[in-house]
Order: sequence, then structure tokens, then C-alpha cells
Amino acid sequence: MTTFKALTIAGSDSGGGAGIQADLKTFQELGVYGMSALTAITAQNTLGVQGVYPLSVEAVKEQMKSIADDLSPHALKTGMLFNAEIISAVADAVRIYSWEKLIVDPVMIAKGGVSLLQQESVQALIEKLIPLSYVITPNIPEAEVLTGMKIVTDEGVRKAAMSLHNMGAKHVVIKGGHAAHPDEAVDVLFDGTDFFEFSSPRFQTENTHGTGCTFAAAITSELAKGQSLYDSVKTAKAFITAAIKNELGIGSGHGPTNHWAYKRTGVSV
Ligand SMILES: Nc1ncnc2c1ncn2[C@@H]1O[C@H](COP(=O)(O)OP(=O)(O)OP(=O)(O)O)[C@@H](O)[C@H]1O
Ligand SMILES: Cc1ncc(CO)c(N)n1
Repeated sequence: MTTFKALTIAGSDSGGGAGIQADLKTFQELGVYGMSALTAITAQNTLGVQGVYPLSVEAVKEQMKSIADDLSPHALKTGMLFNAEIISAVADAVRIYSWEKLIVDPVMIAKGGVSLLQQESVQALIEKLIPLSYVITPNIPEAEVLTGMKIVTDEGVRKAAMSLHNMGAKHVVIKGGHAAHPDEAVDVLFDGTDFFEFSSPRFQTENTHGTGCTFAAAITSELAKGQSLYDSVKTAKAFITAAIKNELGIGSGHGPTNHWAYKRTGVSV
């Protein structure tokens, strides 16, 4: 039996709800062997980000080389990359090691407003990483920054997805957590030709820390196993919906989601 392997290149969240920790928990739950290359350490909890400590670009490169030399991933995702040097190193690694199925989650700002990507690095993301991506998974504010468009309507979401596709992303998933829909959370997939919508009820909860990381990690897991992109997004939507619905209620701020809910309870979307 093949053991499918997935890699996350992202920052550490000491509180365990987002970043590398969310990714590895999701890989594990979805039956994929998880590996990581850390880009930064954050001191973080449900109340916010108290400190950001980027690693040297050499440390990031060496982690990726160790993985490439021995444990080639079937799919990989990026999260917090913090600066242009790290973005370039990741883009180089993807090309040199011929890594396929790159999921770029363009993490920019944590809830509470602390920056997880230096503002001047957005251009590096656009020029170096987006053209290599199999899927890019921005939330609405990230899609606005990347495209320079203001997104207000469903039509605006579709236009931004087309723009990101024109920037070189093979597929685009715009996450709807920040959209105006009061009752539904709708994510939109664009494959370059057609649009597909994935909808769930919108839960009235503060406990959505790490939803974006978890959702992108679930897509990565399913792609690593060889599922189609449509099926991968469908499973990821079910995974994050179960994780939000069955909240853990820990911490006194924006609490984490429940990574084991999907396997234990299941939900259909
Ligand atoms: N209140 C909610 N109820 C149901 N689903 C939600 C809710 N909020 C977000 N989602 C879903 O969670 C996933 C992540 O979307 P979101 O737009 O919140 O990402 P994000 O802003 O990158 O997350 P974060 O920065 O917290 O990691 C999407 O599938 C979205 O539809
Ligand atoms: C390390 C890290 N990555 C990503 C996010 C976005 O949720 C976060 N809060 N922390």
C-alpha cells in the first residue's frame, strides 16, 4: 500500500490552532503522512499574536532539501512565508525538486491584525509563487490585495478568481468566510473554464482560528492521495464545516476548530 506524503511550508502557531500545527493535524486525520518546513515561529494564542520570529532562509532551504533528498511529497502547501527571501527560496525548491501539486494559501494577516507577510513581499508572491501554483486559496481580503480589486458581490469573487488565474494559478479557490452572506459560507472554485460553488451553513461563532489553514491542508491531503481537485475541495469543505460546527470551546479569544470532528462525526455538505 502506498503511503501518501504531504508537506507544509508554514509558520508555527504555539496555540496549535493555525499554521503548521493545524496542517499536520489535518494531514493526520485525513490519512496522509505529514512533513513540515518551518518558516517562522509565532508566539500566539486565541487572543492574538504576541511575537513573530522568522527563521533564516538557510534554515528553510535546508529543511526543504532534507525532505526532497529522502521523502518527496505527493502534494505540498504553503502558509505563512513572511518575507520575499523565503518566498524565492520556496519557489526555487518547487522548481529544482520538481514538486507538483503546490497549494498556495497566501496568508497575510492574523485575526487581530498582526502581519504574517511583510507588505513588500506581496510582489514576490505574485511573481514567483503564484505562477507555480496548482491551486491558490485566498480569503476575500487576500484576493483583494493580490488582484487590486474590491470584492463586494458574487460577481466580484468570480472576476477576482479569473484575475488570479490570469496571474498563473492553475486553479483558484476563493474562500467565503469573509463574504457578506449572512446564512451561508460559500467557497468558489475556478478551473480556468468553469466555476463551482461549495456551500455550508454559516455558524455564528468566534471560534474560527485557523479555518483557512485547515481548509487548505485538507485540499492538500486529498490531492496527495490522488483525488481530483473537485473532490478534494468537496472533502475539505466537509472537513472544515465539521471542525467549525463541533467547536472545542477552549481559550478566551478566537478559539481553534475541532480537527477530529470530521472523522468522528462526519457531515455532509
Ligand atoms: N462562520 C463560518 N461558518 C461556516 N464556515 C465558515 C465560517 N467561517 C469560515 N468558514 C469556512 O472556513 C473556510 C476558511 O475560510 P475563511 O475565509 O475564514 O479563511 P481564512 O480567513 O483564511 O481563515 P483564517 O485566517 O482564520 O485561517 C472556508 O471553507 C469558509 O467557507
Ligand atoms: C502561523 C500562522 N499561520 C497562519 C495563520 C492564519 O490563520 C496564523 N494565525 N498563524
